[in-house]
Amino acid sequence: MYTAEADPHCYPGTTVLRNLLDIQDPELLEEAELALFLTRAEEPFPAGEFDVQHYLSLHRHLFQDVYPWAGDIRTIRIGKAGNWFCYPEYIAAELNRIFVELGTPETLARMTDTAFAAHVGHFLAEVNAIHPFREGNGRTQLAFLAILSEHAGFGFNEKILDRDRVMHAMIESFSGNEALLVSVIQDIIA
Ligand SMILES: Nc1ncnc2c1ncn2[C@@H]1O[C@H](COP(=O)(O)OP(=O)(O)OP(=O)(O)O)[C@@H](O)[C@H]1O
Repeated sequence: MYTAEADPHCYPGTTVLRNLLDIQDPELLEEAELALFLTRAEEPFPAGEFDVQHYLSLHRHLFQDVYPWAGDIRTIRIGKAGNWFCYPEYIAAELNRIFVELGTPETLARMTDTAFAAHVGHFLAEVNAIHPFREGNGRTQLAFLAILSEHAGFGFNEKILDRDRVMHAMIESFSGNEALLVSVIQDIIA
């Protein structure tokens, strides 16, 4: 659940996001959203150049059946548990900055596993602090990690993917400690 400003994306008087299925019950929406996301997550992900457009197209792919704004940068301020994410007016510029830092497909493919985990750990901490979308950020982060890892020739072990561990590592990274996130990535790609 997000701390959000009055949100034009929600049904009036609720925190339920307007959706293509017009489901207004929060639990039913959560169920349907997850099922539709899982179906799209089984399909091949959109190809791209590991740039901002690629990241937006991945979110669009994963949430196209649920939200009309899938793949669009959010326009309202949001936060979680007292941590406010990037204000919307700065998101596009911040995304451009961190995707330049991420590097090209060629430089990523040349990294050792240790270098990759440190580099991508920092990148994901930044993506999380930016939180470009109104919803679906965590799942897009992990899907993108899977794409990057596969490209660089490493694995992506979904079986050891412990959501609580990832969440804890992400929250720590928000305060500047990226070590846990780097370590979880190391384990996922091993
Ligand atoms: N207090 C917090 N501070 C910083 N980041 C947080 C906090 N709580 C959660 N996060 C991170 O936010 C992301 C989840 O964002 P969001 O809810 O938009 O994504 P989701 O895909 O809908 O949810 P989930 O990742 O739970 O499936 C995760 O990466 C999570 O680790």
